[in-house]
Amino acid sequence: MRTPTPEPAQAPPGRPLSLVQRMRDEEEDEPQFKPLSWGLIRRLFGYMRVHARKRNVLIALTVLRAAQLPGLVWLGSKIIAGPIANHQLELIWWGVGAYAVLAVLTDGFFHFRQRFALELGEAVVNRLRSEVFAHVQRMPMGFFHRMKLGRIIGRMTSDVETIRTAIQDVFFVSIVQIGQMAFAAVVMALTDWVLFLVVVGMAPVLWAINRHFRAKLSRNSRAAQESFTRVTATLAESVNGIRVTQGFVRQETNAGLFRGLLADHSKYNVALARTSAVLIPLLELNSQFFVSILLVLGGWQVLSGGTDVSVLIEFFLFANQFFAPLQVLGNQYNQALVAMASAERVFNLLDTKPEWEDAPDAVELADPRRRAAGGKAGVTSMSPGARVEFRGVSFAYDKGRPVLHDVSFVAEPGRTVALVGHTGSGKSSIINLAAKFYLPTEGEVLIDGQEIRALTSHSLHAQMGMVQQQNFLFSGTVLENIRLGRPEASDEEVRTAAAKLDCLDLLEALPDGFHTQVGEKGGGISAGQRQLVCFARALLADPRILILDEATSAIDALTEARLHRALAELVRGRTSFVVAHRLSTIRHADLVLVLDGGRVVERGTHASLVSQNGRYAELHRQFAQADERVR
Ligand SMILES: Nc1ncnc2c1ncn2[C@@H]1O[C@H](COP(=O)(O)OP(=O)(O)OP(=O)(O)O)[C@@H](O)[C@H]1O
Repeated sequence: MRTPTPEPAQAPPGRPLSLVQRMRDEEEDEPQFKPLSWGLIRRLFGYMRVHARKRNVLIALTVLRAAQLPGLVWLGSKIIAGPIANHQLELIWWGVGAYAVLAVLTDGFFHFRQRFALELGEAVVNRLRSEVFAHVQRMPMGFFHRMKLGRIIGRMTSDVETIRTAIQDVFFVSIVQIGQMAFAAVVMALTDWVLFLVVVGMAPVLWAINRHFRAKLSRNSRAAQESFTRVTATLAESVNGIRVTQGFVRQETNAGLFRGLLADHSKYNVALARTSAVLIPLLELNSQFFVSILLVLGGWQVLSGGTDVSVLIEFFLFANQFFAPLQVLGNQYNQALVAMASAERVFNLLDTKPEWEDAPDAVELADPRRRAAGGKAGVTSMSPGARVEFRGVSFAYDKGRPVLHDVSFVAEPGRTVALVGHTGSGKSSIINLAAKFYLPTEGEVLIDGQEIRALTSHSLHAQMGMVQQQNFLFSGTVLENIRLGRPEASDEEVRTAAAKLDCLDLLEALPDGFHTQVGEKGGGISAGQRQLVCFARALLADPRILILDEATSAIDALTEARLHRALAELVRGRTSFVVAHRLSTIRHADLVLVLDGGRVVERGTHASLVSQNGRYAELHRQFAQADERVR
């Protein structure tokens, strides 16, 4: 039977597959199986150490169960061979009574084994996920540039789930099964060693068939899982991009792509079902074939008087106990190999060292306001901005491809620096360096005279506020989103911040006022309102350095005027970097840096730059035209 191999996804003309194709590309170079590795197993077991008591009880229960199951069979066979074969009614009752007690105990232990294994697996998975999340959150921006989102999600979801299965099932189930097989083997060898050798001879054949098909099933199952991830990812992408889809009348094209992905998914599911449909009957046929051989051999021994029928029955029962675990163990072994590959990936992610970290002797960036307030937690109302200096800074995201060249400037405390330039000129890169999201390749960035490398990122970010162009809002209320700037702020302080920005009335006028829910990307409120929420968030945080990527989207003149007033209030007293898209902002900046190809080509105030009639004057004309169009 042919197993469909993943084919390259085809994007319909005019529509890049983007996320879907990227996910597929990423999936393909990851190995699905890895040999058992003692190091990985030990590390996984290390995660159970905090639950050592539960783990030990679980191991004890597992060993007990490994003895109980064959014990039940042994007792059953003894009842048949003894009291039943000899017509001893009273002994039959006693035997059955003992059997019932053992059965209840077996299943009682089974309940706890099952429960503890699930709880232990959950605890390990929970810890692994939090560790991965915390680790990823600590990584510098360069990491996210290299590590694709799909991979991080894959580690957290399918890889961790595979590890869960391994912890909950593979180890404990295998102990029970191996115990069952060993017990059965000993009893069979003692009962009839000739028949036992026949059974042992059959085992490798069953094992080989099982392994072959299980590996195939596993590959199909992974392909089905991945194709389903592509289906859900495409669905998410389509819903997110619905405006673009409808705006460009791409509904039919996208529906065609989606049908293709569904067909792909179905194909793997069918392959999975077909492999299963071959394996199960094949295993059954094999068992029946072996039973036939045993019947012939055993029957001949009984007829020739070499053995008793009750012994033959006992042997058959144990042969079954010996064969049944083979299938289960084959499956568990397969899962163990898949889990090894997953564990290796998850641990590789956890072991990824950031390409840079704060120096061990990095110091906190001092906040003069705290000094003025006598070191108390609360800050005074004064907001002296920080002094930010770039000295001969060059920078490359990727080695050998510099995007900033020898950038030098000083942003004096409380001043506003506007960064202007065409797209790709390096505005955001300057901001990324000022925020210590990246480190310069050459030169120095100084905050209050201290090299940024010598400062802790945490203390720097605590004194820095950011308003992004996308105005990202988390799911929750407007109030919660504003409070993100200072979680301990009271409702009144949030309202005061909004009032200071002169937007209290606008936010109160929302359907539920400050308690209006804003969904993913702040859906449900307008672009202007979103920006005001972000301004209020930044104001509440009361940063000394403010970074603002001005929204490019067109906003009506009235909102524009209010935003402008709010912005003027927000930047007051703070050292501000504004990626400026509006003339009104640039006009009020103390220093305008004109960027081109990663270099500062002109600098000065708006007025002085206009009079130079150079690059800025040209940009200014474009800005003025854009502003005109908005009005
Ligand atoms: N994460 C990244 N990895 C690699 N190159 C990047 C990355 N981010 C930006 N660049 C490149 O760096 C250069 C400067 O980009 P930057 O984002 O600083 O420009 P910008 O002036 O802010 O542009 P825009 O106005 O479009 O936001 C561009 O050539 C861009 O392609």
